[in-house]
Amino acid sequence: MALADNGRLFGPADDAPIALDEGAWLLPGWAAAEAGRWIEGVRQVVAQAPWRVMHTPGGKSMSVGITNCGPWGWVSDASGYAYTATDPLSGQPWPALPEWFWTQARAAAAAAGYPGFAPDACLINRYAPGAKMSLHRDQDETDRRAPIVSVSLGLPATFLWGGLARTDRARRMQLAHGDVLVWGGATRLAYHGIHPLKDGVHSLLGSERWNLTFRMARAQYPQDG
Ligand SMILES: O=C(O)CCC(=O)C(=O)O
Ligand SMILES: [Fe+2]
Repeated sequence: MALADNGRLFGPADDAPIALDEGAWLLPGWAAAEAGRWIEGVRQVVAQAPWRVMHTPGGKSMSVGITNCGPWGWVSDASGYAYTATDPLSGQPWPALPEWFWTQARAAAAAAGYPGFAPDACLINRYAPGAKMSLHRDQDETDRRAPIVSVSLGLPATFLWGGLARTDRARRMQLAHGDVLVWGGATRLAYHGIHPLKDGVHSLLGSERWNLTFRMARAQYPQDG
């Protein structure tokens, strides 16, 4: 590394993607500058499709609050996991995917080397202190060539990044407010999860963490804008 004229170190820009694994990239703080727009978008979704508790096929209640927007929403109940076009609570279509979400998720995917990402599903999770997500992989989507784009807001969390086998040792990393994670390709089906959220207070979301995952649930990848 050397100092440039402006005193900055040469090397990756602050917002350059960091390789996490093959096909998996962290975009540190990528969504932080416009967090207000992200939060406003989530509030609009929640006004139409409120947070709810879902149950695993095994009958346990999940500790996160869940909602969705976009053409397809992810749901879990006693009969299994599925993408549905309507919100089972209201019988109405899931709220539209805010255009801001769509363009940002698409741009984040492109920044991580996945041009042509056109999400048709956005799952939104709300974590309160103690809430967690057990090790799992996102495998209910039709075209696994498309990556997953995950946006973190609010309180920081410890993210578990495992391998392609459930028994592979999982690495731990911190996900902070505004961080965006993109994974696809060789690690599209990697196991991942979230440790129980530590108590804390975030200036924008109080004692909550929100996570949005954008997926191509039924659409084929890639797609033109
Ligand atoms: O909250 C997170 O960062 C991960 C969420 C996740 O893995 C999921 O919703 O499938
Ligand atoms: Fe996941």
